[in-house]
Amino acid sequence: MSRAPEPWPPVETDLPQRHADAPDPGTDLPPHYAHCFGCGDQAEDGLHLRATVGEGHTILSQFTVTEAHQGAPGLAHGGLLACAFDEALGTTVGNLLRSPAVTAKLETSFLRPVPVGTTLFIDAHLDGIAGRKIYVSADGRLDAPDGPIAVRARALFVLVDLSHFVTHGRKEDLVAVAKDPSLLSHRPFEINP
Ligand SMILES: CCCCC/C=C\C/C=C\C/C=C\C/C=C\CCCC(=O)SCCNC(=O)CCNC(=O)[C@H](O)C(C)(C)COP(=O)(O)OP(=O)(O)OC[C@H]1O[C@@H](n2cnc3c(N)ncnc32)[C@H](O)[C@@H]1OP(=O)(O)O
Repeated sequence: MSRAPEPWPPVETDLPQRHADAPDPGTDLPPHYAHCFGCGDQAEDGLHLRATVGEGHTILSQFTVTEAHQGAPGLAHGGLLACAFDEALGTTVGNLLRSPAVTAKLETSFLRPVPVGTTLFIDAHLDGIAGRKIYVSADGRLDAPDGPIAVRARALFVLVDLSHFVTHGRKEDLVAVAKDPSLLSHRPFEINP
């Protein structure tokens, strides 16, 4: 694997308009799903990522690495950091385009260790769209919005119909959401399991 950066986005893309209903810059976003490992307030050992809409095509997220997130003693697990970027990038796609999408491919570069207690500041950017394919990337900085970059990520998300979630989601969780719609911050569909 080479360290030389490959072109990004890898195909010709357009820069999409922010959706007319996209939240305004400065808006603090609620968890999109209460049990989401990335952002949910009911996911006990989750990452509890918090995100704020930035200017243009950006969303700024942050999370603090806890003891529950270790890989080596006192250091964040790399796969868990990748999860944080998946969340930050997915939030960027979902909120700026207001369309359901899933991660198809996620690439992470780990540039510096991330100790327990660190707050990562993740600056995510919507880079382009080609049909159903959305390209996003992010830098994660240590302890300040202008701190040293510890992790970089880029990802392909693919736009899907809402039926993707109803078809593939576990029934008892869909039933729980139907009973308590407040578990989702957006209520895009009626679930009648
Ligand atoms: C009012 C409405 C409101 C809606 C919502 C609004 C707001 C939401 C707000 C906030 C949301 C907030 C937060 C979200 C936070 C976190 C997000 C976490 C996201 C995840 O954690 S999500 C779980 C992991 N994720 C999966 O569980 C996906 C499993 N997977 C599949 O479900 C299929 O695999 C799928 C659907 C990806 C594609 O399947 P498919 O059949 O639909 O389409 P197809 O295969 O044709 O791919 C189409 C084009 O993508 C290219 N392509 C596909 N995969 C590729 C790859 N890996 N590498 C390179 N290119 C790839 C193809 O090559 C083709 O390209 P081309 O068109 O050029 O040929």
